[in-house]
Amino acid sequence: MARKFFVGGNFKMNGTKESIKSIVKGLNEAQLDSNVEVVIAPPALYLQLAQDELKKEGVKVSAQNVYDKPNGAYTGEISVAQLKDSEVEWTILGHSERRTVLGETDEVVASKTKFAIDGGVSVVWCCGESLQEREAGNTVAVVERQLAALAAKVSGDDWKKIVIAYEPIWAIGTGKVATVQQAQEVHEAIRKWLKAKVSDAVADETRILYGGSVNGKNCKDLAKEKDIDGFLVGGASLKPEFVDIINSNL
Ligand SMILES: O=C(CO)COP(=O)(O)O
Repeated sequence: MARKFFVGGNFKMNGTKESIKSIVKGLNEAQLDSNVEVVIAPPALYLQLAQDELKKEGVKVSAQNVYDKPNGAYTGEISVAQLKDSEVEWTILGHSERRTVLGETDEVVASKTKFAIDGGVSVVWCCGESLQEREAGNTVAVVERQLAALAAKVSGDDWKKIVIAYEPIWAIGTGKVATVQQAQEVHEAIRKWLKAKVSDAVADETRILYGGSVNGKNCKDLAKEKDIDGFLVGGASLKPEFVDIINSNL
């Protein structure tokens, strides 16, 4: 089955009303490959603004995180129901910055993922190893451990609402992109794992994105690999070259 190419822009804790309006204007006016699904993830405070300004078919907004409780005394958190109420259909979950800086465990990320899906919000679920883990030869083991925690919580059609993003931590914001071969190897391992532990259909249909120092120059070669179905872009999603990344296959 042909998997639709997917490009996400993770703005992280960057942007102002003005800069986000300007990025969205750029996307509204750009010629984008119609075979690509695009989401942009501004800080929560600006989701509504981005949503209101977006006029481009095929481009949606995404949250960067969501909490796994329905409502209540959780100061600072946002619920899945609130995302739905604001017509936000996507959230990123398990980004390495949340795992490492904010202490989210594999189990917390999996629980949030299940909660989002049950509430009707699709998930860009992130995984990836640190430099130390890669150098110790543990890359695939780390990613498989993260996947196993996810698979313990989700099942069946839940997988249709998950896009996996492989983001090696050492490549995030460092300018040190994984080589095409390094990325493809891990993507292939993820697909094999899905085939062995979940199903042939999930392995075949789930999109696996690469993230980590993707830019307008390196995206084309990465996009050619058979198991790379798109990108999760940080820094470059704030710049005009985000359009070149969306159009990697043109
Ligand atoms: O973390 C990332 C996307 O979620 C990648 O960030 P950079 O593209 O800035 O390396």
